Amino acid sequence: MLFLVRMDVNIPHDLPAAQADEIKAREKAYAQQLQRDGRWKNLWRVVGEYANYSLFDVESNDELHTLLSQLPLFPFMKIHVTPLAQHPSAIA
Ligand SMILES: O=C(O)C[C@H]1C=CC(=O)O1
Repeated sequence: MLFLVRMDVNIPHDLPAAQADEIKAREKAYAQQLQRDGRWKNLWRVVGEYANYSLFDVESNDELHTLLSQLPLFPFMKIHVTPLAQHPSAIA
């Protein structure tokens, strides 16, 4: 099942920089692990924003929820999920 996910990150200004850096490092490692195993298929930065659009390929809504809620930045994100279906005019 394919899902388009937008993540907007908002780290509080009063979070110590070292703590923010540690969370971002764990986030990067987790994101790259999921990209390597094929579930996080694409990851794009939104120009000019601390946000991304991502394409996930997972087995279920529950799997996606588990995966997203384990993101180290999850407490600091607004996440919007769009489930995708086949378009009848698509050739690929
Ligand atoms: O930077 C972001 O968009 C947030 C998050 C998503 C992947 C990652 O490494 O950090």
